[in-house]
Amino acid sequence: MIEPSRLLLGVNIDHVATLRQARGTRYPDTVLAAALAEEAGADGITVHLREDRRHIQDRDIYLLRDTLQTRMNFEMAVTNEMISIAQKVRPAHCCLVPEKREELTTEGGLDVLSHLDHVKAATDRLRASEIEVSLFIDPDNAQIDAAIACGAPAIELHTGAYADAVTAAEQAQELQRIRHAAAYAYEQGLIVNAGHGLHYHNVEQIAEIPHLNELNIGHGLIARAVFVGLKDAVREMRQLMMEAQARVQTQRDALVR
Ligand SMILES: CC(=O)[C@@H](O)[C@H](O)COP(=O)(O)O
Ligand SMILES: NCC(=O)COP(=O)(O)O
Repeated sequence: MIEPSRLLLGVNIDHVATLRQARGTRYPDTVLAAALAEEAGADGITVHLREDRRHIQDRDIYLLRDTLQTRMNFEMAVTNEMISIAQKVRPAHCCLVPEKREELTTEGGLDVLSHLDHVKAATDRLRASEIEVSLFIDPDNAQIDAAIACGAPAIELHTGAYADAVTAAEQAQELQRIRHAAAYAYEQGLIVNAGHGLHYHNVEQIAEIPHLNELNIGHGLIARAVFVGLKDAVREMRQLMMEAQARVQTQRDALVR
């Protein structure tokens, strides 16, 4: 597996749509949000078309398909409806995620192990449309093995438990789980992404983890944009990620000397 030259940033713009849907207006516009994020250095745009359409709408997906300068990471539940939409849109990436109608946000990873045949069939259908499939899973080796059995080339490790940890000890434990899972998945040849609940005060420790390809960040970043504007919010996030990676590189160099 080729080591990525830098950690990529996927900007999740669901929360721009959340604000729009709160009033049923035409603004704020997801196309403009994506363009500004890209101009500020986003490597990709993530959108989650939830089954209940609480934020991103079908129209957003088609407009973004025609306007993105980078690439779309289309997050979706493992349903026939979503697979059909993905086959029409043909985004660069599809990330299969679990979904519950009543949840506030995605509460955990997809249980690939318990639904192997179902997830594999969806993965096969999407891959046949030349879409790179990623599975949004908890940092757990059994789930990683199941993702491999599905033929998914990529995973996204759910960082929500790390982000929600209350004590420093809990957070350190969750960080260790993610670190171990990332190393294991990378050794197995997977592309390893991570995300959920990341913000300006917890991203650096995640960005220091070796072998990660991309972080997908939405809520924390869009919340910051309310105060500093979307472009600065993206730049600040990129800067934190780059500094974290540079620190790790300096430590590695010092060990070699
Ligand atoms: C799958 C995932 O982690 C993101 O898409 C996140 O879920 C977006 O925010 P909502 O959970 O509010 O849809
Ligand atoms: N897959 C995670 C994602 O896209 C962003 O999640 P969040 O930062 O909005 O929690």
